[in-house]
Amino acid sequence: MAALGALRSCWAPARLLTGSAHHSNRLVLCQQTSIKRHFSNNKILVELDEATGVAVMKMKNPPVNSLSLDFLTEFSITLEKLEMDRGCRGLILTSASPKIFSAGLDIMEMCGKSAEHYGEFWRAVQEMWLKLYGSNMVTIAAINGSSPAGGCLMALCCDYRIMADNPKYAIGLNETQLGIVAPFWFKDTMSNVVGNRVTEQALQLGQMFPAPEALKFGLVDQLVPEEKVQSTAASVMAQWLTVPDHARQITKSMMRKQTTDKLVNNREADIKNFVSFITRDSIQKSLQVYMERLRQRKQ
Ligand SMILES: CC/C=C\C/C=C\CCCC/C=C/C(=O)SCCNC(=O)CCNC(=O)[C@H](O)C(C)(C)COP(=O)(O)OP(=O)(O)OC[C@H]1O[C@@H](n2cnc3c(N)ncnc32)[C@H](O)[C@@H]1OP(=O)(O)O
Repeated sequence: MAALGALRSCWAPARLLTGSAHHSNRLVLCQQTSIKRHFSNNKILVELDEATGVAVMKMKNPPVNSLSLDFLTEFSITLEKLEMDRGCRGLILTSASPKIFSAGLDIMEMCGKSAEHYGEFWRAVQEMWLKLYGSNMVTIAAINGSSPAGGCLMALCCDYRIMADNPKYAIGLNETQLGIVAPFWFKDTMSNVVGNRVTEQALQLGQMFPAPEALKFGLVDQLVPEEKVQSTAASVMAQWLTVPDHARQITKSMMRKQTTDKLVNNREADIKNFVSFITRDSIQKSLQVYMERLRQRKQ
């Protein structure tokens, strides 16, 4: 899928070469009046800078940016729009409200609902992952807060991760702490970043890594002061965008295709598996207990 996309998107370097006069005119214009396009809805704010070809996507689903069915649907639609946009080469993913990048999947979507709902929800989770992990754009996670489970997955899907240097913020796949299990494609995504040994231990323990630990284990690439997360993401992006798109995209696809194909070829079975797992009484009970613990912690 990504390979086809990569070939389809080989236009970028050619456009830069053949259209250089036009491009540099446009750059001059942009230096004077930076042209920014907005694609916002009520859950996601996007600002696409036409001069740089970089979109900043801010998740805005208070209070904790949980990944509800509605949010995931909006997310995938927005990502698809940017993917199809020839003017967009890079994506910076971040949170509109610092302190929480994303609390992961919305637990309420997995509690007390019908099997049909669980199926629809899980398909939306798969879709988000396929689109983000398989993106042809350069993707950078600007992690400006805590990022458990599905939030960590989103960050791991990106090509590069910059996290706010604050030990109060933690990131990790903590599913076992909820009495649930990270599916094989969550596991593969993490393993592709930090390796099998770290993943095996972290997943069994449902470990959340405070920012300094996350850097030590390679879960994130860089820690910077909180106020510099966005600007660092922009400068790292500028470096990545110096590489010709077609070469980088084909390389990315070559590295990720085996992982994405595993889900693409097993999507229905994976949904069935999720539905049969999540509808078990024991799992429903675990999730309820976990939500209760969260509420009590707050009190
Ligand atoms: C064999 C296997 C086969 C198939 C696999 C099958 C199934 C399993 C796969 C499932 C994969 C799951 C992935 C996930 O992402 S699960 C979600 C995990 N997320 C968490 O554990 C995060 C929990 N939250 C927190 O730790 C904190 O809330 C957080 C994010 C650090 C913020 O802390 P704080 O600022 O103090 O805010 P509060 O805790 O007070 O929370 C505010 C408010 O939000 C509610 N909330 C928090 N997180 C979630 C969430 N993920 N979903 C829904 N709601 C959430 C919280 O309860 C509070 O609500 P209230 O009404 O009390 O205000």
